Amino acid sequence: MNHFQYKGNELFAEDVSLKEIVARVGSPVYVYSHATLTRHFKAFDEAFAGAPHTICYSVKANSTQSVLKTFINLGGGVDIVSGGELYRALKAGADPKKVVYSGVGKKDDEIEYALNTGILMFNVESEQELTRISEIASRMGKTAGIAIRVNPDVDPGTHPYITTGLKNAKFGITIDRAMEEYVRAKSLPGIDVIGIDMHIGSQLTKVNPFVDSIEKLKVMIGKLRSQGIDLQYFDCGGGLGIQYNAEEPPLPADYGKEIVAATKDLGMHLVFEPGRNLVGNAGILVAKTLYTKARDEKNFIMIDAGMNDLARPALYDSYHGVQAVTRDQDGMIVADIVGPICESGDFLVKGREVPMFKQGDLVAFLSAGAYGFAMSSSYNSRPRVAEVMVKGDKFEVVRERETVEDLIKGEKVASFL
Ligand SMILES: Cc1ncc(COP(=O)(O)O)c(C=O)c1O
Ligand SMILES: N[C@@H](CCCC[NH3+])C(=O)O
Repeated sequence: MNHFQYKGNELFAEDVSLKEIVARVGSPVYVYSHATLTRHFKAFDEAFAGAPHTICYSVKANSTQSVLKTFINLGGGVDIVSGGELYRALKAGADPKKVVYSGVGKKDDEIEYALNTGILMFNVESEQELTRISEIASRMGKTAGIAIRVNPDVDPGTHPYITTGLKNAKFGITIDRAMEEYVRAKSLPGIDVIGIDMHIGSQLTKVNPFVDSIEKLKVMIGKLRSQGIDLQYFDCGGGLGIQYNAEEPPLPADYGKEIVAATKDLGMHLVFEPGRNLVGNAGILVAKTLYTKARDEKNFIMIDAGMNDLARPALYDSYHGVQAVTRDQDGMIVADIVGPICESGDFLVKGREVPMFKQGDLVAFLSAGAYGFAMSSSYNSRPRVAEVMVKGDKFEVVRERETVEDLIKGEKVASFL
């Protein structure tokens, strides 16, 4: 069930009118549905009911406290890529024993923080990082659980910027080097070799690349076992795609069935790092039409959200569905929907048929829950937008909107400058 639906001519999030949210909170605003977040988490979890597993939500997709708390309360762990994400996850109540730490550029202080926290494992992405973690853990008298992120050299068939599992990508240790690194890891002080990890890309719309990568890693796991290195955790990463437009990604249940079948003989504990799949279609961005202008063949709709608020179209030319919050436009028009940023790449929609928005009309951008607010910035010194969590017929402002009015009054200035 879609929780962003029209009731009459008004668009609602669950049982709350978006018009009412904007009237109270202002625009632009990200709006999340608690029921959708919950449903997505449960669907993913149920897909692996047949296997021991932990869902470590990938914090980078949406690191808002209330989103993190929703998944943590459902039993989820987290996948982090920085000390900042670890801090946020712990603040939201994450169990350190369900934290996995990925990323090619872990810094000393971040490694120390994770060791002091007692996280489950570091997903090691280079030979030097392995040495560094060993040195730091030994100095601290701690033991670091590690998995090697193996780069399987499989094409995930997605946008090049979010392809991570091809061997020319910066991620992980190539499959031909990983064997020796496991053997070396086993001999290093302060290191407990407990797992193997992969993450081949984001917004995948087919299961095959996941299964092909798993098959490659299985060969390695077999060889490691024959050398007395027995791994407990198989971290399959994230990457399962969602429908933005016409994509037809597999349902979590279908993805689960194939992965469980591919891994069941291993007897390992599975870890998953889904981000987008859990939050993408659980959030929308609502903005207001400021002006419109027509020029020869081209129509522009200027809104109060820009590439700093939702960077995906500018970065990846990505598609976000558009809906009128109140359906009272006089038909449709082919237009660019653009923001106030001083760059021509500042568009949310390019040359698409959209409702004929007029000044003051509210525009909803769909599928904005993942990599939306999380990738926003204050470029052009634009204050950051609000975030709202809807639960049934209630909503909570989970992040206050920064406003120029506050700055003028002398409030919240320090965090802005
Ligand atoms: C290591 C790692 N894990 C998990 C994710 C989450 O990916 P997605 O949002 O596509 O599920 C990413 C981002 O692609 C990642 O880099
Ligand atoms: N930021 C990307 C996804 C990045 C995946 C992170 N590993 C997007 O919006 O599609």
